[in-house]
Amino acid sequence: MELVTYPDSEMMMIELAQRLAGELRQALQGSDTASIAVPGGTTPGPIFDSLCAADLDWERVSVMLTDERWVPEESPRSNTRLLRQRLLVNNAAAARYLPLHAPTETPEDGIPQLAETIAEVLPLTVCLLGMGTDMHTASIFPGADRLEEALTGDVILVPMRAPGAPEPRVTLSASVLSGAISRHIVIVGPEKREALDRARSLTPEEAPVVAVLKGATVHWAES
Ligand SMILES: O=C1O[C@H](COP(=O)(O)O)[C@@H](O)[C@H](O)[C@H]1O
Repeated sequence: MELVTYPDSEMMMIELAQRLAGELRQALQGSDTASIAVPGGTTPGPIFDSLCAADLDWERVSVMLTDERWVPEESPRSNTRLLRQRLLVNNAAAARYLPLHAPTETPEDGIPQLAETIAEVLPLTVCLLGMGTDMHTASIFPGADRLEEALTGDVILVPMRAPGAPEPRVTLSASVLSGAISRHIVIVGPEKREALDRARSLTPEEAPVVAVLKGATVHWAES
């Protein structure tokens, strides 16, 4: 794991967006297509605001979330909503969007079809992840009902229910996330930095972020 520290989060978001765009651009020089998975939650919006304007051949890029909350897209808790509002706009509107949500009652009902489409673009070219102060990443939560499957299973998507998550979730598995050619984790604030430091001496069951740390670059700004 490499840790990159920035003077402030505004600068971090812009520089990180440039780095992600650069990695996609480079991949598109050697391949017809590229793929990127990005987090939801409260952190990545400003990255999306820059990344969506990147001068890239977006038509050849597949974009997906690392995880989704099983709520309708109109819900303020929907990660898809964030993605549509702030990433899949401007130049990035031309990208191919691979959904992590379907209009079914449970994630279990929707997952088989969603996973089939994602399988076409693996391994991911670039994966950007967030992390919660409870050391969850994507929607791989400590104490989740299918934690072991998400951490060690040879699967693409896993439905998740966890004490720390107010609604059912669907998440890319640790094998898909850590199989990405390039991996980045973005965190802001002292609390998340302390959580990251603590995670490094814990097991993936205790701190799921550990499952994706090896070979990843962590980007951190204090505020
Ligand atoms: O619930 C989620 O949490 C994590 C972290 O979110 P943040 O609001 O603390 O940045 C996020 O990475 C994940 O995609 C999201 O579904």
